[in-house]
Amino acid sequence: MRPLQKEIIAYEHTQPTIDPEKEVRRSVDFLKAYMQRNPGLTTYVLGISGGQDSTLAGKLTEMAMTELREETGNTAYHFIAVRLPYGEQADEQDAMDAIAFMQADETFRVNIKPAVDELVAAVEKHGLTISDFNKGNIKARVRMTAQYAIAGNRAGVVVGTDHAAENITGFYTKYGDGAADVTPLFRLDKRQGKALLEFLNAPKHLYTKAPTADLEDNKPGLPDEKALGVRYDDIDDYLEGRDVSPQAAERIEGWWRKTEHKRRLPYTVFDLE
Ligand SMILES: NC(=O)c1ccc[n+]([C@@H]2O[C@H](COP(=O)([O-])OP(=O)(O)OC[C@H]3O[C@@H](n4cnc5c(N)ncnc54)[C@H](O)[C@@H]3O)[C@@H](O)[C@H]2O)c1
Ligand SMILES: Nc1ncnc2c1ncn2[C@@H]1O[C@H](COP(=O)(O)O)[C@@H](O)[C@H]1O
Ligand SMILES: O=P(O)(O)OP(=O)(O)O
Ligand SMILES: [Mg+2]
Repeated sequence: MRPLQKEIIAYEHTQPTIDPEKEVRRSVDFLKAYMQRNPGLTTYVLGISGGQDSTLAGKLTEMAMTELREETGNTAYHFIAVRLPYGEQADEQDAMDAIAFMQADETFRVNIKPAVDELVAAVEKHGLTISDFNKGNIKARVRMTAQYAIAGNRAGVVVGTDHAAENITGFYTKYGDGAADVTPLFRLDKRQGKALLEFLNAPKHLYTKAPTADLEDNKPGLPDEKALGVRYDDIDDYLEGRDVSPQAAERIEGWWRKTEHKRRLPYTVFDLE
C-alpha cells in the first residue's frame, strides 16, 4: 500500500469490507445519541437533492427520529427534508422519490434562484464577473444558509452528506455543502453507501444514477467523475486499501493535498510558527 494511502485510510476511517446492516445501525444510533446528549435539540435538517448521498443520510435520519419518538414518547423529535432547487430542477422527480422513500416528517421547498441571482448581481455591480463555476459554489452556500435558517427556527441541527470518497478529494464547497453539524456517512465510501441503500430497499434508480453536484448552469448534471478526472471505483478501491493504477492514485492524492485546507479549521498564527 502507498504510504499516503495508509495515512488517508486512517484519517477517513474506511474499512476494506463492511456489513451494511451494522453500519446502518451505527449511523442511526449515532444520530439518536447526538440528539439525546444535547437536550436543547429536537430537529435534524437536510437538503434532499435526488442523489445517492442525501437519500441515504435522509433515510438514516428519519429512522433515528422515528425510533427516538417511539422510545422516548417525545413527539418533538423531527426530521425536516428540504428541497433547494435553483429554479426548475431536471431530476426533481428523483428528489421527490427520495423524500417518499425516507418518509420525512416534514418537507420544505426553498427556491434558491432569487437569492443566488441577487447576490451575483450585487457583487458584479463592483465590476467583477462571477464565473459559472464560482456561481455554482454560491448556490451551495445559499443552500447551506437556507438549511441553517430552518435549523435556527426549529431547535435544529444540519445534517451533512460528506463521506470518505468526497472528503478525500475535497469535492464539496467549503462552507457550502461542506458545512454541517453532524455527518452520519463519514467513514463510508461511495460503493459502501450504495450497499446501505440496497440493504434499506431504496429505489434502485436513486443509487445507480451518476453522482453530480449539478452546480453549473453551463454544464448541467456534470458527473462528479468527469469533474474529478478519476472514477469513484478507483477512489473506493484506494480507500479500501487496494492497489489502483499509479495515474488514479496520483490524481486522488493530488486532490487530497490541494484540499487540505477544507478538512480543518481556519488557519491561525500558530499554524505558521
Ligand atoms: N460539478 C459542478 O457542477 C461543480 C461546480 C462548482 C464546484 N464544484 C466542485 O465543488 C468543489 C468546490 O470548488 P472549489 O474547491 O473550487 O471551491 P471552494 O469554495 O470549496 O474552495 C475554494 C475557496 O477555498 C479557499 N482556499 C483555497 N485555497 C486555500 C488554501 N490553500 N488555504 C486556505 N483557504 C483556501 C478560498 O477562499 C477559495 O475561494 C470542487 O470540488 C468543485 O469541483 C463542482
Ligand atoms: N438541489 C438540491 N436540493 C437540495 N439539496 C441539495 C441540492 N443539491 C445539493 N444539495 C445538498 O448538498 C449535498 C451535496 O451535494 P453533492 O451532489 O454532493 O454536491 C447533497 O447531499 C444535499 O444535501
Ligand atoms: O449528495 P447527493 O445526494 O446529491 O448525492 P451525489 O453526490 O451522488 O450526487
Ligand atoms: Mg448530487
